[in-house]
Amino acid sequence: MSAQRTNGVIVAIDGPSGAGKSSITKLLAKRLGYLHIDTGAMFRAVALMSQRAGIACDDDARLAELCRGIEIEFEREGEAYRVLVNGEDVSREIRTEEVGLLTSCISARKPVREALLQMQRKMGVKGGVILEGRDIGTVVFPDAEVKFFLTASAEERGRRRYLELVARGEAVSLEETIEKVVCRDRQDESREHAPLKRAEDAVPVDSTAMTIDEVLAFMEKTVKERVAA
Ligand SMILES: Nc1ncnc2c1ncn2[C@@H]1O[C@H](COP(=O)(O)OP(=O)(O)OP(=O)(O)O)[C@@H](O)[C@H]1O
Ligand SMILES: Nc1ccn([C@H]2C[C@H](O)[C@@H](COP(=O)(O)O)O2)c(=O)n1
Repeated sequence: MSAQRTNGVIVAIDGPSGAGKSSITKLLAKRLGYLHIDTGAMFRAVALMSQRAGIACDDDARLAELCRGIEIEFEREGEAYRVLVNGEDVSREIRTEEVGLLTSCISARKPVREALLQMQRKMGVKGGVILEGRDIGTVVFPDAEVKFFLTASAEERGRRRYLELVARGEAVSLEETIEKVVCRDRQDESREHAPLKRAEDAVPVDSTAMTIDEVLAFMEKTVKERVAA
């Protein structure tokens, strides 16, 4: 472990939409006493601020200027966390379907990725963190001590997202939800900058037939074995 890691190791959890990254990261961070860094929420926050400012999602000059002027923070709230942008709690607004769709475009823009990359590295460099996203183990922290690539079949991820949306009272169909998951996968995997892909040294975890507790137990055991090694 490098001398910079004064708070513990860095754990990276990458994977496609609906794989269970946020759910697992929240629980694993609690068990390890680590900080949960939801990098997807950071991209969503930039998308929300760009929407408010009326910035086109391919206007790289204005997006770069926007990113220079915002501060994104995670504030613990019991077992969860709030997402603050310049002190404003945007935890709910960033989770709308509209912001999610806009984020797919915003997250493909180089100035946004470069700005958030610096923020994420600053947040995690001392260790004692679990970062979840699409490019943590490949771009943000290629030297992370433990990397996982968490996935599940598109049908299973669509089913999970469908159940989540229905529980929130949204009128969606399972078929269209699976289609949106597949569309999001394609966008994240095919973009030019920091595409979604498994790092060669990432431990693959296919949770299609695993419960959250089974995934959590496997990951906790793996992290503890790596730290003890
Ligand atoms: N192994 C699992 N078995 C059943 N349900 C699961 C499993 N893992 C996660 N879920 C459920 O699937 C839904 C999506 O999980 P989560 O939001 O953690 O995924 P994610 O990878 O963070 O997605 P995104 O990247 O789109 O934010 C949640 O309702 C969660 O409770
Ligand atoms: N490190 C990351 C994290 C997220 N993204 C993109 C992928 C999604 O299109 C969007 C929202 O992510 P989610 O909250 O659904 O995990 O942000 C990325 O490109 N890189």
